[in-house]
Amino acid sequence: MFDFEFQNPTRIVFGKNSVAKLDALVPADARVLVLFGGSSAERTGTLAEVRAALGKRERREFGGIEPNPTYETLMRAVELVRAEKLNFLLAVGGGSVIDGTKFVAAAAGFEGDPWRILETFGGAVTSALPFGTVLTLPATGSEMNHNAVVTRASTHTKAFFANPLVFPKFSVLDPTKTYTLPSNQLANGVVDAFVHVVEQYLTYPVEGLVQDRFAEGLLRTLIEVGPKAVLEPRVDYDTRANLMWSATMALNGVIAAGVPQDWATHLVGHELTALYGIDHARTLAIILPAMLGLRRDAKRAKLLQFAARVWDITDGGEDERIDQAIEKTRTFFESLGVKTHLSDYNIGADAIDGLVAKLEEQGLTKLGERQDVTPTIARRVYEASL
Ligand SMILES: NC(=O)c1ccc[n+]([C@@H]2O[C@H](COP(=O)([O-])OP(=O)(O)OC[C@H]3O[C@@H](n4cnc5c(N)ncnc54)[C@H](O)[C@@H]3O)[C@@H](O)[C@H]2O)c1
Repeated sequence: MFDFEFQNPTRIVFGKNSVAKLDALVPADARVLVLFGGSSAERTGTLAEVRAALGKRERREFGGIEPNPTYETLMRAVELVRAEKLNFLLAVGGGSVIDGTKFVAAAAGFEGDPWRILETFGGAVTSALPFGTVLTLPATGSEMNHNAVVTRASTHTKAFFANPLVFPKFSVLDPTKTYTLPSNQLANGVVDAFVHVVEQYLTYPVEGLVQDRFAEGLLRTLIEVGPKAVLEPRVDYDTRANLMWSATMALNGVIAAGVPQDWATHLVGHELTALYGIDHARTLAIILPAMLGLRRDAKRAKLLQFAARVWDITDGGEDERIDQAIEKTRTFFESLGVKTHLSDYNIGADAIDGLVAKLEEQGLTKLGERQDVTPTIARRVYEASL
């Protein structure tokens, strides 16, 4: 196992009616900016609950943060924070609103051009406003990590940053908040969480027995509860609670500690969102099967472990078992209604030059757990995803 330090300071407040606990979580003298996305937070009544819980605190609201939040929109929130001297942020929404709030938190006091935060992958951040979250979509883990992804609309650049200063102070996780999600968003959440685990698990063995079993437990849980959440018309609290907690645990640092990490599928997938607007999770479902198939030699030991322990595949030669595990993964995504080929989105081979150029432009030329996913390999992955 690799050496590691682990600290996650985010307080999780989990359960039914937990939004009311905001009163105890947000400082009484805070000047709060509530950030949210489109109409769903208002329509579902979550914003009304938030307003009631915040009571008489000084409060402003900033709506309209898009899925895949844009720098341009977020900078308007930064201006509002600065102009009104707001000192606490509260994100109400899914990964997009939470990521956007992290950027606003880091940019509010930033001296110089805030795009530097993304250009330095978060290294330039020296302070951040405190913030909490009310999670409405289980998927990204953003509610308990220090990562964020922001898109610059003017250049179609999807960039990420990470910094320990942007861990949420707290996150309110009420599984009943997922009841209003359409099935395609639930499916996105299952796939996103699944691929997060894979990026931290399916690399090469380092005798991280705890991390491996933890990761396999999360994958098996998602395979169990995912179809129930997405396909069954009856809404079941425990299914949603397990989905929500799996998604949080998938990317809060626990399973990443002391093991190699990949993330090539995410970065190669980001360009599909940046250039074609495909939902984040759907880009992962397209890229992952091709990525695993092409990198099977470097990942052989873990792919065989994945086949045996996650999919119960033990018969056949090595490549046969690996093929079956990749196929089972693809079928799992497709069974949730998440397509796994570029052609499903009318994207053809003529798009690949532009996708590879976008990766190169951002300096993303050495990806993966061994930094051997070069633009040439990325090109082959896109080709195998057609
Ligand atoms: N920070 C991280 O670690 C991390 C990890 C993975 C992905 N991401 C980023 O997160 C973003 C995606 O976030 P997401 O998948 O959570 O989706 P999202 O936040 O973009 O939300 C998707 C849609 O669902 C709607 N919605 C949210 N909650 C709802 C509810 N309860 N009922 C009805 N509708 C609801 C939203 O209004 C939105 O239209 C992408 O930009 C992705 O790159 C971040």
